[in-house]
Amino acid sequence: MATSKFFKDKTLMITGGTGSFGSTVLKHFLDSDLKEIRIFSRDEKKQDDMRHELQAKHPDLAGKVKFYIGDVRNMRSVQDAMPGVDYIFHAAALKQVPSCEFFPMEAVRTNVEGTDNVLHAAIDAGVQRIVCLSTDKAAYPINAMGISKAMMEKVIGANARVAAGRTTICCTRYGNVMCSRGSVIPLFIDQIKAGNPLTITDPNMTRFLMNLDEAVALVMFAFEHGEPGDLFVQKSDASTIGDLAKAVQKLFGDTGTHIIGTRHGEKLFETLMTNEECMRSVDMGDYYRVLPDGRDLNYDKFFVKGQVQTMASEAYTSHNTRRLDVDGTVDKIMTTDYVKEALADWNRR
Ligand SMILES: O=c1ccn([C@@H]2O[C@H](COP(=O)(O)OP(=O)(O)O[C@H]3O[C@H](CO)[C@@H](O)[C@H](O)[C@H]3O)[C@@H](O)[C@H]2O)c(=O)[nH]1
Repeated sequence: MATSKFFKDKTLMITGGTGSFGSTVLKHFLDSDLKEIRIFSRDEKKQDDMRHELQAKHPDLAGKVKFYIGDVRNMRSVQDAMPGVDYIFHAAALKQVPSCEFFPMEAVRTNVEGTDNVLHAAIDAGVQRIVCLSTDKAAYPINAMGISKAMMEKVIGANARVAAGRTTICCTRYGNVMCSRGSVIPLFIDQIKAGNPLTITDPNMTRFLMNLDEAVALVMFAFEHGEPGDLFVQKSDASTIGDLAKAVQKLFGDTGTHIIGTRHGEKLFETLMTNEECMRSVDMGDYYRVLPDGRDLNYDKFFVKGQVQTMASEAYTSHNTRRLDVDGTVDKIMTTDYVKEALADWNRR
């Protein structure tokens, strides 16, 4: 049983709780000594599916999970879900790069305004700790999804400052979570199963690779160690998309490849910590903690005191982190239940 010293008899709310992250949190913490896990999300069908699965698999614990329909864009629905909540993992987001690129204001409404709603309602309701989920695409952002998440991080920083001492608000930044909904590994597997070539954008593109268990572990690390305004990242390995495709082919078979070119808003590589953040980071073993910029608006005094710092020479990116080769990538993707189950299924055919 996974647990935390903070959990006993507490209520944890997960916004966007029916997604892959929420399901993994349940996998780890359903049998912890949390009193209640509250799932807040928009889609009644996904909630109903989750409810039925819980009742079938864990009839004795299913009652601990409560479902709230609502939308982070709608303050009233967020406020209605708050009474009695001690902790929040804020995962609700629009996260697909291409769709946010075409509908940027939708990303603003959910990722920026929605986060501000959650934080204000939580502070008003006396919630003790909140961990928000962000993405590497928020660092030096170039696409609407990343820009909205960068603004979300600013909103988190501002609320964290205001609420310090009452509500502890911090943030985590993820790399690519392998096999999350709509991501490339399930797509590659489906393409091979259909006998089609893999559609590769650019074989030299790199991405940080994390599995869902690591994503939950990062949030738990932030939950247990976070001070107001902290940002946590996990030290992560990366692979090129070319090697990722070869790794999937090594497991499922080779149906060839087809280069389709970079999609809207994509970067060649991702950044988990900018140069500026590297300057403010503390090495915590498997993680880095980026401290908030603690200065106020009165800049003069910092210069007078001589605390002017130069930039770090490098950011922490998927191009300069440890690079997995094809076999290393095979091992990495085999840490996901999705690939293990898809492979077992494929080998039974
Ligand atoms: O047909 C395809 C689709 C994707 N890719 C590449 O595969 C990589 C991963 O793509 P994908 O799984 O779609 O993830 P990203 O576009 O990198 O973004 C994902 O990963 C982010 C974390 O960085 C999350 O925040 C986003 O929600 C999620 O969409 C990228 O280099 C793509 O160019 C291909 O080569 N062929």
